Amino acid sequence: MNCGFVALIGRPNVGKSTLMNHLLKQKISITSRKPQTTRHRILGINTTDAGQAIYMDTPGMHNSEKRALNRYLNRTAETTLLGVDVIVWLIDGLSWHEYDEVIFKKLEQAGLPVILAVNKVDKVADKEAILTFFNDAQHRFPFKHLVPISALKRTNLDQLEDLIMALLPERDLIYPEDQVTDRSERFLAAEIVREKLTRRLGDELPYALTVEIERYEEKPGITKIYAIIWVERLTQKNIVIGKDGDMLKKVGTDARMDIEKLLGQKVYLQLWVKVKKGWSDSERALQSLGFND
Ligand SMILES: Nc1nc2c(ncn2[C@@H]2O[C@H](COP(=O)(O)OP(=O)(O)OP(=O)(O)O)[C@@H](O)[C@H]2O)c(=O)[nH]1
Repeated sequence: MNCGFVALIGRPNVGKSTLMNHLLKQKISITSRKPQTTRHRILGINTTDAGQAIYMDTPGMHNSEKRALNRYLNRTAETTLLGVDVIVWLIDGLSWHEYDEVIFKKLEQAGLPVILAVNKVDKVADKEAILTFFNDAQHRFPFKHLVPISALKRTNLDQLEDLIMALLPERDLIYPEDQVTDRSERFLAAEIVREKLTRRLGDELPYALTVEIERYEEKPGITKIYAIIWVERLTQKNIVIGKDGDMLKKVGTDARMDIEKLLGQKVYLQLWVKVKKGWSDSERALQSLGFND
């Protein structure tokens, strides 16, 4: 059997989480139109007859290190390359960005097989342009494979999966074949709440927002979840709660329905919004909220 670790890298918003969820045929990573939705490293495990691919979904790599939160995101993205067997570099659009030069350097240093996957090809009308772009890419770096995909429409995902599996080393399975992620249901529940907030609030969403599960009780037939949504300012708290508590109610319903699907049973979900000043600017505050893995 082939088995190993696959790093999914790429700029924020290129579709890493969408791709991972579809490769795993399960929702374990949150997605949104707003960049930098992914904050934590999550392992996604895909076992097929051909072997086991263990994906690491990483926060997009950033060139701005202004805030503590961004520093944390960058560190996570970089350490992900240690110990991996294959890199999948996901990009969208048929052009290079300034920051891609940094990625090329990192790839050269890593000395690992790299697949370049161009995502969102459903939006590309001129298919010939893809070939021209691939030709240019091959001149810049010895990619093992170049694959046009649409993570959203599931175009070419089987082909991508086969190419990844074939590049993994021969090795016994690392995880049991029915395991899909290394994260707890508790963690995934917090991620789902954050996703729904991102979806409902869009650009209004306070960037410095985090969700903490305060209590998680598994009872016969129902799971009770008590979560705190931490924001930085009172004005943000008001946005999250909405007029007459409307926004929070909608977010709660959306999240509860998704968590029920994930757990396969009824869920009681209680959300509280609390203010903690300047947390994204202080490493210590980040750590106290669990951002220290
Ligand atoms: N048209 C189109 N949109 C896509 C495709 N894949 C992803 N998207 C959209 O792109 C946006 C970003 O997708 P994500 O999967 O959250 O991106 P990400 O790379 O994980 O983003 P970060 O969490 O910021 O690192 C979402 O609105 C997706 O629906 C695709 O193949 N085609």
